[in-house]
Amino acid sequence: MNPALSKFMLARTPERILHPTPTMNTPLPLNTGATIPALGLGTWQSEPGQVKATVIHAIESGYRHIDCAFCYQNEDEVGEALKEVLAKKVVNREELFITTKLWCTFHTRVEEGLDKSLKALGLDYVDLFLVHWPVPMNPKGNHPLFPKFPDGSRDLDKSITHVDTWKSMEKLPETGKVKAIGVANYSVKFLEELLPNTTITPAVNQIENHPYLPQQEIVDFCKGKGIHITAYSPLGSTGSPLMKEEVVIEVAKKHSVEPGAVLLSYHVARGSSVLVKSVTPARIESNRKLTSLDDDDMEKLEGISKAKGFTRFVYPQFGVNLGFPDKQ
Ligand SMILES: NC(=O)C1=CN([C@@H]2O[C@H](COP(=O)(O)OP(=O)(O)OC[C@H]3O[C@@H](n4cnc5c(N)ncnc54)[C@H](OP(=O)(O)O)[C@@H]3O)[C@@H](O)[C@H]2O)C=CC1
Ligand SMILES: O=C[C@H](O)[C@@H](O)[C@@H](O)[C@H](O)C(=O)O
Repeated sequence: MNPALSKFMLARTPERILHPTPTMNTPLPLNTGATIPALGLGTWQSEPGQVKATVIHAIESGYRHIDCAFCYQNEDEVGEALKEVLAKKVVNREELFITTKLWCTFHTRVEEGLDKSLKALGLDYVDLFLVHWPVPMNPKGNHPLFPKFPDGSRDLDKSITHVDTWKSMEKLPETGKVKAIGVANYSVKFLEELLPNTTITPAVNQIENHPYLPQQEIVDFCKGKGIHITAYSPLGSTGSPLMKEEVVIEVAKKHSVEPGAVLLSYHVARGSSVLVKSVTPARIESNRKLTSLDDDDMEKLEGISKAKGFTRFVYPQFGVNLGFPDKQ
């Protein structure tokens, strides 16, 4: 076995012992002492008009972890859904794990950004608040979320750094409005800049992750620092291209499960939680079913990017080198 693979297998052994048969709500530990449910429902690109019914259906089907963001522009509808399920006592607030994210135009107004999400969601706290991207954008530009210069490039705020943003994030837990703080889209390079300057280590790094983009260097680095990884775009984002990948279908057949179950369970086998988005009721239901993958399955899934190279589906044009090796 090659040394990189052997390191990877050693790294995921503890989780596989702890969670031999993962389920959607297997609790995975955070460095705060809390836990995060293994599977979360994503809400990016869930159209207004669909989100309320989607979130209600997901929670009624057993989902307890919902991933939101201010920039998804649908948090008010997520809030309507939460209000309804809480009123109907489908769940208690304490049983839910709600994540939201600080948008780039709010890096100089961190608590204000959080308050806007809390108001839209109708909540007095979130379980996890993430810096969405380590790139501050101009809060007074030509658009409240996506300010641009006339040439079409993003209007960045160069007066502060992502480290300054984190210092504001660190003030939030004492307000009671967040149970944990973390980051998203952080490469090892950005974490190495951030970590020496923290009083609170991020609880989570939410990153794009799937067999076309294993990001093993970030997964290993975060594991070493006690930062939990949450994987996003596990099916390859819009149109779910990974569902058609031959190796994924082969592993799914072996376990008599859907390809989706393989793509989602891959992360839990690595000790990560995973977010999957669907607005389709039947898919919301089928995506709940995780399965136990063995070393042979994991080796096959690892082999996909070794054979085909890396594909990153989500890479907004900030005009900044975010430090990801596949983008160097
Ligand atoms: N921090 C960040 O910057 C980012 C965070 N995220 C988070 O992660 C979540 C998930 O990632 P996302 O990029 O949405 O992509 P996913 O990999 O979850 O794929 C979503 C796509 O797959 C389709 N789909 C879902 N389930 C099935 C199924 N069982 N069979 C076939 N197709 C299916 C959906 O269609 P349909 O809805 O029509 O059913 C949609 O087109 C996001 O929604 C968001 O919450 C995502 C990107 C960036
Ligand atoms: O969470 C999802 C993604 O990060 C999304 O928020 C960004 O890609 C955004 O649309 C952008 O263009 O910067």
